[in-house]
Amino acid sequence: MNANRKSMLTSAIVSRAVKESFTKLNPVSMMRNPVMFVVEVGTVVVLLMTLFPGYFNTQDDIGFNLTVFFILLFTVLFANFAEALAEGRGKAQADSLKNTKKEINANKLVGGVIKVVSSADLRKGDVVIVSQGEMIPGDGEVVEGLASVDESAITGESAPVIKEAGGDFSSVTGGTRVVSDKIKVRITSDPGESFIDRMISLVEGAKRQKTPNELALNTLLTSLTIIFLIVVVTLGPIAGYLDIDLQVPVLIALLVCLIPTTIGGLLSAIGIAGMDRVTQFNVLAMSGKAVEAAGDINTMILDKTGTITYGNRMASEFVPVGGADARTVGEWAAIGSVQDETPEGRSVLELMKKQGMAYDASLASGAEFVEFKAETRMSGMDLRDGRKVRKGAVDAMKKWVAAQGGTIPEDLDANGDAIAREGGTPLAVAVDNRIFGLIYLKDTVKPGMRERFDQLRQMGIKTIMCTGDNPLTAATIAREAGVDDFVAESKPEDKIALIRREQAEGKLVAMTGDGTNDAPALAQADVGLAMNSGTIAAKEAANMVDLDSDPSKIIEVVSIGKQLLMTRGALTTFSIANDIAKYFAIIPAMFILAIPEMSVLNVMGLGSPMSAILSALIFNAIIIPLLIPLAMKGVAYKPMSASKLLSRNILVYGLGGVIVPFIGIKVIDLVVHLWV
Ligand SMILES: Nc1ncnc2c1ncn2[C@@H]1O[C@H](COP(=O)(O)OP(=O)(O)OP(=O)(O)O)[C@@H](O)[C@H]1O
Ligand SMILES: [K+]
Ligand SMILES: [Mg+2]
Repeated sequence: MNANRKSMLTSAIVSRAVKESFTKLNPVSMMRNPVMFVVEVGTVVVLLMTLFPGYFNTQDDIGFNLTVFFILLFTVLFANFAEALAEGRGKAQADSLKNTKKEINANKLVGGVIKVVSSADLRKGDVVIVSQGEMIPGDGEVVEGLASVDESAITGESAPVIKEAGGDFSSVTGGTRVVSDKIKVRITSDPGESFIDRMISLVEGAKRQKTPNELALNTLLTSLTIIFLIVVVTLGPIAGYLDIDLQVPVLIALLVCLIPTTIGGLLSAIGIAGMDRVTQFNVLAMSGKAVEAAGDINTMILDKTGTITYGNRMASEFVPVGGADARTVGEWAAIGSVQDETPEGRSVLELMKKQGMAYDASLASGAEFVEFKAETRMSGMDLRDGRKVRKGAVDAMKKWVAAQGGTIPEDLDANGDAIAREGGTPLAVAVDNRIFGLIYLKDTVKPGMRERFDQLRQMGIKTIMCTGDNPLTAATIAREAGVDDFVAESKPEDKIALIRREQAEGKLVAMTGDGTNDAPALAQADVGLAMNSGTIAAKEAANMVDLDSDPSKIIEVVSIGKQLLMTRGALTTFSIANDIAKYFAIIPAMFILAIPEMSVLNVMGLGSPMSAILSALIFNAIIIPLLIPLAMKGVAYKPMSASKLLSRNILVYGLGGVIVPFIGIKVIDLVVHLWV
């Protein structure tokens, strides 16, 4: 992971946030947050009354008013600081990304000749040549060649990755560097719309929009604010009618204590910090909505190969059937794999080499390559002499051989099942109508998978493993990994059908994918996590991209989403519960100020009415910065069911929210009373 992406709050980020706390006082930006906007207006009113007491015809205590002004000002500044701090890391990251976005020379192919142009002049559809040591001038797809590419500028991962034409590893990103060989790249994005451009605007939050959840909460907070505003405004005349003199700064202090300033001040910081946690994890979320959807997921669809297992399925043995010998199986498997660039295909040739076996490569020369497809589940070669060599999933191969009038060796199924039962994948090898044997592809379940699926189950999330592999292998791996359910022999279109079925039951579905044929399903899923190594189509369809291309990360992304929703819920509960204690401090104080005989109301035993009001107001202000770490880090999180979580949180943050301010205000009052 990128060093600067991991870095914690630096002093540069903090001092920038301090500065922005003041620039954010601009009422135009403040209005986006109605709760804090009301506090700001109150601050200005108290300031005016302090500066020009004559105009307001009051005999207020100037010292008291000035103190109220400063406490209110700090309340607003603290809220601004929380937001600025949450934005800080993203902004710093955007700055360093902007530095990597230099204009460079590109070797554009124009009518077969290379013309040197500026990268800024490249458009969608242009074709460029990028050689060893050069920077790739824009996002694109490799159309010819193979190269290793250093993508550390965007992924933070220093080990170069292989990019090649065709298949699922063909997409390249502008700003990354070719470290060996040469590729021909077709540019797929216009200036200003590249991956790095999008990444910059994402991490700096330039286009950050409130999520539906945030909007709903904001509406609730605004309604509460309006209600209390009406209450406080009507309190003045009523008091006047009763001949009680309530001073305006005291009423404003009351209003600020009543309205939900704690959550109002921290709300956007919580959302930004949640997005930021995802980014620190090297996952780019296209919107806050995607992160929140991750927190609400009911069903998670996972690939077997590469997600639950390591995915470097390696040929480990040639198993003959029907009286053939292992050498013949190996030879035909190798001839059929000469051009198969999948890990499976390459591993066949490696196994031949390891076993010191040779094959007649001349048979493969001039042959026509039949690429592996998830639909056919086989691959191979059509030789010049007319023979067809194939390897593939056993059931698919049986059908293929039968269609040509061949017979299926009796020991094929038993041998295939034996491999599958061990969790391996058997590939049958055939030439025309004869099956010679099996390739034993070995794969291993990643460590710790069972624990992760247990956690997901505790959160109430159902996991479904979806694989193109045969049912026996699928069952073995599913059992070993501990997923709830599996679908075997699934084709890409089955995945989208599965997602639709779950969604029809009202469930939110998450999935990962990297191939072009995953794109429709990634778009259909509520949370689609595409691999950065994957195709452009997959990355554009998904609402998240994992820069490390680790499909099992979807599990952590869901945890982060859950934590974000929980943090917001917990702090909302805390904030509203909190205000209750402030009524007990401030309302009696107001009445005692007006009618000293009512001092029995002083249940909290606060020093004086003035110090009670100031203490409540001070507590109201400092609780915001005190809760910034919690808002940024997220509340401590244990996987459990939603209902259990809810009751636990109401207990901790609801009850805590009532008790903490009683103690806090009392302690502050002991100090404040020394002066007031
Ligand atoms: N290069 C290949 N040549 C021939 N057959 C292959 C090749 N790769 C895989 N197969 C066969 O095709 C089947 C389907 O492959 P596919 O990639 O669609 O799914 P998978 O990798 O088994 O599972 P997952 O969906 O979890 O990635 C495999 O189970 C295997 O039997
Ligand atoms: K408040
Ligand atoms: Mg696969």
